[in-house]
Amino acid sequence: MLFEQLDLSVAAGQLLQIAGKNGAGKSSLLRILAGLAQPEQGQLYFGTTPLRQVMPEFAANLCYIGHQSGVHEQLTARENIRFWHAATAEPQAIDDYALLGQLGLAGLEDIPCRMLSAGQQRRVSLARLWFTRRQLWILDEPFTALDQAAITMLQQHFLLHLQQGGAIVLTTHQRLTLVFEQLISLELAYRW
Ligand SMILES: Nc1ncnc2c1ncn2[C@@H]1O[C@H](COP(=O)(O)OP(=O)(O)OP(=O)(O)O)[C@@H](O)[C@H]1O
Repeated sequence: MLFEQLDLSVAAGQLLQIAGKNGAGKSSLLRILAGLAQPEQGQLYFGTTPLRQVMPEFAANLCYIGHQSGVHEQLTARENIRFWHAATAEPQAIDDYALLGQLGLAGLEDIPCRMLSAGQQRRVSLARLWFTRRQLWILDEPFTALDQAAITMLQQHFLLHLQQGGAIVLTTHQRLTLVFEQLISLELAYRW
């Protein structure tokens, strides 16, 4: 048993931060919240409807980034971004060079991602947060491998998303350094 009797909700404008030791069950809980795994017991709702009844609508509103970056290493940063953009049918056109420049990847747009550092690959992975219109972001350790400047930039982007009516669920081993007014903190106990 990783956790039991969890009763929580995340509304527009709120950030839910899940903390806990290695193995406490953070990623498992995120996968359940994203609809990728089933809890042994309990029910998830999207709005007032059980999640399993509205899975397509939920999936269309969800941007899930797991703790592996999801970057295809043989593709370039631009190719990865274009793939996600097409695969998620984002309505908004993107200027991929401008976006990658904003993320500190100018000059690295057209080389295979296997030649990028871990932090640079993480920046490529997170680039989709800059063009997605999806409201609910579920992010497993998004700060991993990022330097302090990138961590701050990402948190600023979180604030913008929350101000625009988005919601975020994330795990992190780090303290958030910016002020999130609608922050919900959940600490999972390690049970072994
Ligand atoms: N697919 C799986 N099958 C069986 N057990 C699993 C599976 N995935 C995770 N576990 C177990 O569930 C527990 C919680 O794992 P989980 O990845 O959710 O932890 P976590 O809190 O995210 O850890 P970390 O901080 O190290 O990322 C661990 O003991 C792990 O061995």
